[in-house]
Amino acid sequence: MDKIRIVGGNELNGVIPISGAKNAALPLMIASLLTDETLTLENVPRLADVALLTRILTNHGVDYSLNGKRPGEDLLTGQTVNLTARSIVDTTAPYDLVSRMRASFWVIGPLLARMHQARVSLPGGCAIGTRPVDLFLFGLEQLGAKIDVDRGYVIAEAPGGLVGNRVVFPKVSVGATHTIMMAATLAKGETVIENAAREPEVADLARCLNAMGAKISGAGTSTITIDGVQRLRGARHRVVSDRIETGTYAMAVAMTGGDVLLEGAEADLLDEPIRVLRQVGVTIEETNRGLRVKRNGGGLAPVDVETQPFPGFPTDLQAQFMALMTKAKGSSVITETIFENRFMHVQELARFGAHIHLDGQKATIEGVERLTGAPVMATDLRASVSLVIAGLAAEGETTVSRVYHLDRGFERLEEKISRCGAVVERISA
Ligand SMILES: CC(=O)N[C@H]1[C@@H](OP(=O)(O)OP(=O)(O)OC[C@H]2O[C@@H](n3ccc(=O)[nH]c3=O)[C@H](O)[C@@H]2O)O[C@H](CO)[C@@H](O)[C@@H]1O
Ligand SMILES: C=C(OP(=O)(O)O)C(=O)O
Repeated sequence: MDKIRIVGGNELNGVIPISGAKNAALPLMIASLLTDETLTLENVPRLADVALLTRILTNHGVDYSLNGKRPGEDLLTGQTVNLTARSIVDTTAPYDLVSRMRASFWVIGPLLARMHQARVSLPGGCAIGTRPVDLFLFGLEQLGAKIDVDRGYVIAEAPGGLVGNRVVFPKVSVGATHTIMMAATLAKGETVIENAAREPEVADLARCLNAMGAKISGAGTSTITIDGVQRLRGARHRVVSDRIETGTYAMAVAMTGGDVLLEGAEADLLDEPIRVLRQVGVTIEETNRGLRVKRNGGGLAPVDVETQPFPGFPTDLQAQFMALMTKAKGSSVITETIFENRFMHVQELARFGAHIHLDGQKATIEGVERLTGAPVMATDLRASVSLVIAGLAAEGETTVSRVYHLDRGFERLEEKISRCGAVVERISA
């Protein structure tokens, strides 16, 4: 298993190109199941999750091709992917693939909408909580599906097709919103989703579905209305930039000091993290090329944060922010409200000399003067990058093992940060 070795202490200076968002690319790729024409997606990040989803979609009958790079195009920019589901050859999504990634469960929406049946393994994904699928099943049932769960598989049928309805989610779920929105595009009549997730990736999916001929309004707000259509067509769509990658590198610069342009980053996707980072003492400027993040000397102020669905502070930046707060001048409290088991980085951050006290869903961090490098182990995707951030600011050498977690969601991380002065290398096992 690969490791990442970091020698900490260098500032970050330069340009980091921001990739397309993993959490947008995955549902967008899944949307290709809704049409027999080609969906072309630009700016798709090269990630392990994207590769795994490609295998899952291929299994359903999707043809997949990559467009070549144009001359002069930066190696770090995303790929253009063509997905064509001329016919669906298999409506089963098997355990060995779906158990490795939560988002793959979302194929249930398009399969049911187009084929009126689906058999999908219960999902896996980052071990950050129990992550049930009750809201998905509730939403699909509201659209007229009959659902059974048998030996680890969800078996869903709607022999006469799905029928639009009002779906009032008792809790906000990104994945359930994506899934019901996709399913409703081909349902008969109107669907109204209430208490929908407002994440930018939901709005991005709706933009793409509308380009494919769907009739969706309100995506990005908590009420989404979908007028079902008979068929969807092919389209071309560019994946929105990754706000979590943006926030992660902003926190890395905050931690090490320096001056970095996050090229292609979109400020309006992360108002709350930017507000928090400014309170911490980081300078963030919007430019026509992206976000410029600077910290030249000066201490880090402690700031309390509570994770919330969008537009609140994202749970996917919680671990990275905790790494940053380990060096703040004073004490801060981070409350995790989305996932019940998303503090696995705490014991690893302690290996750097961080002082963190956990009490249920609250972590109190007493900032320390210095962190020292250590061997640490990644436990999940965002936890792993929090260890990289700590390693960049720690004195001496850090090795992060189990970096396959990192490869799920960060495109060419070592290249991006080493171009800005970090001493970092991948050690292949
Ligand atoms: C691929 C992707 O986009 N992943 C993101 C997505 O995950 P994901 O879509 O899995 O997260 P959800 O928004 O569904 O989860 C939010 C909360 O709802 C709960 N829940 C969800 C579904 C359900 O049927 N029942 C239920 O109780 C979950 O356990 C969790 O406590 O949104 C999360 C919250 O912003 C992010 O951390 C993930 O990075
Ligand atoms: C939790 C995440 O991913 P997933 O939902 O695929 O497990 C994440 O992107 O931080």
